[in-house]
Amino acid sequence: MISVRGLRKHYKVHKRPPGLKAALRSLVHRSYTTVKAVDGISFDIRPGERVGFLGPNGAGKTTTLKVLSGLLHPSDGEVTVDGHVPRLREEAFLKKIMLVMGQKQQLLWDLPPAETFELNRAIYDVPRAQYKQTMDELIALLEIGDLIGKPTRQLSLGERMKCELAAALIHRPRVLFLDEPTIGLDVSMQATMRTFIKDYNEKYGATLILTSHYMDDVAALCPRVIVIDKGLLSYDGSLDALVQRVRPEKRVVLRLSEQVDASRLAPLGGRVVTHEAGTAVLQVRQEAVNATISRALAGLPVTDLTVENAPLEEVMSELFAENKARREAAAHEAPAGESVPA
Ligand SMILES: Nc1ncnc2c1ncn2[C@@H]1O[C@H](COP(=O)(O)OP(=O)(O)OP(=O)(O)O)[C@@H](O)[C@H]1O
Repeated sequence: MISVRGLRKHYKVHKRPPGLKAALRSLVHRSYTTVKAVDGISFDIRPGERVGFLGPNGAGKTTTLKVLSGLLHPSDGEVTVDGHVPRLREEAFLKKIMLVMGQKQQLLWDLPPAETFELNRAIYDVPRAQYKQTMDELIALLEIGDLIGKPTRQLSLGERMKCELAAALIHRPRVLFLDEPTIGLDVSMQATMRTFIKDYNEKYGATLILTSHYMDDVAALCPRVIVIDKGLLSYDGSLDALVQRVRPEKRVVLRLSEQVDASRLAPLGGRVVTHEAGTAVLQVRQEAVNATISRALAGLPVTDLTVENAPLEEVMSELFAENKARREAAAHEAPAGESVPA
């Protein structure tokens, strides 16, 4: 469905020197620098897949999504989406895809969302009967019946995002690029959006690429993740396998009927991550989990016990730290004058 080969997107940016004199001089002699936002990434995505596109700030995620949706021309490489070359922006392509950006809105500010929906129906040439069926479905699922007649500017962020998503789906796109769709939403609204996105994917078999800094979104929606860092691919595979690779240790969470002295946790094995208010969290090697549990049950007033993976936030920041250390080591080893990958 989506094929990306050797994608590069480099931006040429004007270098603005500090100081008034230098700034004035630069008006005549402009110097430029190249930002390698995306620097040669390749991946394939099958129809109906839900893929998390992850990376630290400035990794190149939004740039890639903009190239995939045809808003930006690549500097190099080949990209196809359902057989279309995105940069050509063919009508058939535009009818198949949608880019939803949590930070930008397509709803018209002074008009009610209902009017934007109607406008999108006309733009995408959606047959009336299909439009009515889709609208009825979206209104019921997103519970926006009371909202769509109010001017958009009067809606809360969460209400607006639900309407944004509805506006994006009127033409039932088969490929959805979601760039931080839950940003700024409270936890219950985030959960509503996640459930809705997953239902849409399952019902219509839509292919979905999602970027988010909220790891709950990723855990709930994306069996597969692609991680990019400084414009380079750092991981492509299952989320579970990534967690296993970066943080194979487990978390044993013990709830205790009374607070116990820290010295009683030491013999359980592993590392104490937190110990407060009757709850102790231990980080334990996978093969030692059973022994730790047996010792805890035998020696402590345990009322409840769970075994969990490390939080995804920790897994990701560890992966980014590994990447950074590798880049720094490579820069250190490279002889002077030799360029090092970003
Ligand atoms: N129009 C532009 N001109 C110059 N540089 C740009 C432009 N757009 C993005 N960049 C740079 O390209 C790099 C990648 O940006 P991009 O927005 O793709 O990152 P991102 O992974 O989406 O980050 P975030 O998680 O912060 O949204 C950054 O260094 C950014 O400053």
